[in-house]
Amino acid sequence: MSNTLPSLLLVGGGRMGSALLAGWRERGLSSVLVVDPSPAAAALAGPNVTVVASAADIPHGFAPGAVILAVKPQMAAQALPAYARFGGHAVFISIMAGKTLNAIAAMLGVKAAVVRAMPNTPAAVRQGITVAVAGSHVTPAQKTLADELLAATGLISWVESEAMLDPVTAISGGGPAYVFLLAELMEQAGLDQGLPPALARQMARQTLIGSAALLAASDEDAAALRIAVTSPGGTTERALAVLRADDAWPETFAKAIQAATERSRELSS
Ligand SMILES: NC(=O)C1=CN([C@@H]2O[C@H](COP(=O)(O)OP(=O)(O)OC[C@H]3O[C@@H](n4cnc5c(N)ncnc54)[C@H](OP(=O)(O)O)[C@@H]3O)[C@@H](O)[C@H]2O)C=CC1
Ligand SMILES: O=C(O)[C@@H]1CCC=N1
Repeated sequence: MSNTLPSLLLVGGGRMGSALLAGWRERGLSSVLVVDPSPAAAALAGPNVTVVASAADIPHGFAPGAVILAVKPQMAAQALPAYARFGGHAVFISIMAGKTLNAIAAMLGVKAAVVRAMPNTPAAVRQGITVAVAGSHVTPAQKTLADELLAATGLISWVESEAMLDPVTAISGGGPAYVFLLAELMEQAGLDQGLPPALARQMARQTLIGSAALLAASDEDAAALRIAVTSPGGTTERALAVLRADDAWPETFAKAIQAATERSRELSS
């Protein structure tokens, strides 16, 4: 990250806000002011990071180059208007699920420069992926700044169609939860088969970590890596016949993503 970045204002230092902050920190960020009323947020303070409890505590004259909106979508109407005053030169980067560019601009001023982005929690270790769309008032320089901030926590892809952000939210935004659920289910299955708890946990975790590392290091795609595990007539083939039955993972996963996509659309206004 360049060391000429303007100051940043992070509104909401919860799970995702703090993950972004950790990613920026690791990369070497410019100064960040965090607004968050939660007592837990005070722990985010450190070199170049100041935490205040409300917008009223922002020092007079503070002029952030970017305001990152990381509060719950349900808090937006209450929280956002206090930041409309920064709209003169700051780019607003919303990571709120569902909230559209128009809905955000309605809370900040119709001419506000708004980027809608969907990161995920691996941002905390700079392994995230963010998909973003820029609103019509975002200048090229503001888009470059947003790109630099979001790319500091992992991969970034920009899209032209805002409608894509709903399935993106369902797939990569929430995706880490599905992977962690798999770890939980593998651990439980190990316990059910009589394995000692510590071993069941270690196997589940390291299998996910090692598989992700193999996928990252390999030129082969996921299907080829799956086939490489699956000996004809062997044990994995039996398990996959259960998991890949039409009414099992393929149907269930498609339904789950559809449900999350619809929820993102419901949160739009
Ligand atoms: N978690 C995830 O994996 C992802 C989340 N997102 C999006 O990120 C946003 C934040 O989610 P997440 O981090 O999970 O939620 P959290 O509840 O962990 O974080 C939100 C934080 O905002 C604080 N807060 C509440 N009101 C205000 C306010 N008026 N001003 C400033 N801060 C306030 C909350 O404090 P308190 O707890 O005291 O209310 C909390 O610390 C959401 O919009 C979500 O859709 C996007 C991608 C992934
Ligand atoms: O569950 C949510 O609504 C947010 C958006 C993606 C991940 N967490």
